[in-house]
Amino acid sequence: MNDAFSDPLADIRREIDRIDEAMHLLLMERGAVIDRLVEIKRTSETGSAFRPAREADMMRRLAARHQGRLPLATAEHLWRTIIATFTHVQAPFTLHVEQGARALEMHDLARFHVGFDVPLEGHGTAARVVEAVRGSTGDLGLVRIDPAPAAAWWEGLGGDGPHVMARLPFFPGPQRPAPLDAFVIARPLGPAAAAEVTVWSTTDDGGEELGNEAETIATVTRNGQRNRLVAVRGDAPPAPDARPVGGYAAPFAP
Ligand SMILES: O=C(O)C(=O)C[C@]1(C(=O)O)C=C[C@@H](O)C=C1
Repeated sequence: MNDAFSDPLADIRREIDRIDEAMHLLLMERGAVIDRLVEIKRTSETGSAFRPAREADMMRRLAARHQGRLPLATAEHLWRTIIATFTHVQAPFTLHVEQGARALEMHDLARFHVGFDVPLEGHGTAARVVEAVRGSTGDLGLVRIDPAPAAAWWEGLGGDGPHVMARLPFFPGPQRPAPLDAFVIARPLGPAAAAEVTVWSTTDDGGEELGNEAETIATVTRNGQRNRLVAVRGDAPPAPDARPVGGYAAPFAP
């Protein structure tokens, strides 16, 4: 029973205000911790604060503890925004986004993952995204996974150039927002890169069989030459001539 002085709605709103204030204070405290992290990490040496293996670990723990009314995708989007913003705070970067056939959805995917503090630059083809990342110090690229693209854009990956660093979505699901399949690419990040799944470029005349474990991500055939982008669990090449072009954390499976 409520007495004349108690208003249940006002009580609940006071509770919401208390929670909002605590969250805001914690986010500001997180910012102060990032200031300390900058000194330890010396991001300027690699040009990028992006740490894909660490992010995968954080997102897995987020999903494992998640419950209740808030959709997991909303929690993911909030944390992606926080993490991308603090990545940008440490070392400013641009996200180069492939905006060919599915430009609007790619824009959604980019904003879902980096929020609005990270500037975006659109490019008509995946190859241009690769070139923009190659020419930068610490920029990232977002390329849609198209199984039959117009060109083998991944030929520009590998060696000292950009590599695949992450695969999206990290939480696949039937009704998730921004559902397009895409790769995040970046210049080499050393041990900060995730490599549970490795990505390879392989060329043949059309007859070569890959092992059962290999996932063919994209194929382009020109003048009798087939060029495939292939992913495998672990680090064994899927074919003798395969060229390594990156790796990523395996998408979350509950
Ligand atoms: O852990 C780090 O190295 C950070 O830079 C911190 C942080 C974060 O905000 O939590 C930011 C960027 C990285 O991609 C991973 C995590």
